Amino acid sequence: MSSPIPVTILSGFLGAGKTTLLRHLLKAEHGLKIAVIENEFSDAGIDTQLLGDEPVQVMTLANGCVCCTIHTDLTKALYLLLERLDSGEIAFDRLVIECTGLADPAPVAQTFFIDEDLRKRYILDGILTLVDAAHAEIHLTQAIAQAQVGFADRLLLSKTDLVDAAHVQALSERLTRINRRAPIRVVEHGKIDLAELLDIRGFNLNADLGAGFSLRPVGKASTADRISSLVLRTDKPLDIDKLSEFMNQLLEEHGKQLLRYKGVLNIAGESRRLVFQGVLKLYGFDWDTEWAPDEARESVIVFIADELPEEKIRAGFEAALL
Ligand SMILES: Nc1nc2c(ncn2[C@@H]2O[C@H](COP(=O)(O)OP(=O)(O)OP(=O)(O)O)[C@@H](O)[C@H]2O)c(=O)[nH]1
Repeated sequence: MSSPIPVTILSGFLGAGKTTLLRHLLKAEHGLKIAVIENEFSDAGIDTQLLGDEPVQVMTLANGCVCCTIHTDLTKALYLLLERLDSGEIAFDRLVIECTGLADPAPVAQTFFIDEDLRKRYILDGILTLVDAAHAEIHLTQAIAQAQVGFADRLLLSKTDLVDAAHVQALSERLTRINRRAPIRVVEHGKIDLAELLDIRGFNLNADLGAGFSLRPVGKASTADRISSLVLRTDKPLDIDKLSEFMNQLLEEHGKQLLRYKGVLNIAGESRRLVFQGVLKLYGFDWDTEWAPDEARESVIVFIADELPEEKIRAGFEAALL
C-alpha cells in the first residue's frame, strides 16, 4: 500500500485570499501533483439532491494538478477522489482543502482522525490560516475567525500591501498571543514559497514545537481575545502518573476548549523525552529521542484554548512536578 496522501487544510475568514492562494498553487510550475478541493460541501445534503449524480467535479490541469469542486459532504468527496485515483482516472500525491470563510476547521481536521479507512489513505499535514491584514480587526471580533487562527500550524498574512509596517507588527503580536505555535508568513496576492505550505507535519508526534515557536514573552494585550495561548516550562522532572491524571481531568472538563496543545516533556526516571499533542479531545503521546547527556532537560508545553483555564492548567502542571 502506498504511503498516505498528505492533506493541508486552508482556512481563513471571508475574503482573506484563500482562492487567490489556491489559484496560484494550481497554476505554478512546481512539478507537484496537488489536488485541490474547493469547498462547496455541506452536510445538509440539499446540494447533492440538486446536483444529481455529479457531486464532485474534477478537472486535471496542464501542470498535473487536479481541481476538484465538491457539492457533497467532505467524507464522500474524499472517498470519491480515492476511487478515481485508484482507477487511474486522476493522479495526485497531495491534497489541499479550502474551507469556507465561516467554517471552523476542527470538523474538517477531525475527519482525518475519526474515519479508520480515510486514516489509512490520508494524513493530515497541517492547517494553514490566511489572515487579511487589512480587515483583521473586524474579522477577529468573530469567535470563528479567532478559532481559525488558534487551530493553525501556519498563519499567512495577506493584503499587507494595503497597510503600513506598524500595523503588520501590531497584528503579528496579537496573532502570536492567540497562537504561540504558528509561524507567521506574508503572502503577496497568493504568492508564497511552497515550502511554507506543504510538509509542515503539524500533527506528527515529534519534539518540534513549531518553526515559529519562541519562548520570548509576548507583550500584554490591549485587546482581550477569547482564544489565547499559554506556554509552561520547567526544568524539574514530571511525574508521569500525576501528569496523566491531570491531563485526563483537563480533557474531561475542558477538552472542547483546547484547540491545539503540544508538549515535549522531561519525565522522571526516563531517558527519552515524552511528546504529546492533541486537537480538542483527541490526543496522542509517544516516547521520542533520548535527552543528550549534557542537555538541559526542559519540559515545554503549549496550550491554545478558547477561554483558556489558565489557573487550572498552571496548578495541575505544578502538582505533577517532582
Ligand atoms: N491588495 C491585495 N488584495 C488581495 C491579496 N490577496 C487577495 N486579494 C484580493 O482579495 C479579494 C478576496 O480574495 P479571495 O481569494 O477571493 O478570498 P477568499 O478567502 O477565497 O474569499 P471567500 O471565498 O469569499 O471567503 C480578491 O479581490 C483578491 O484579489 C493581497 O495580498 N493584496
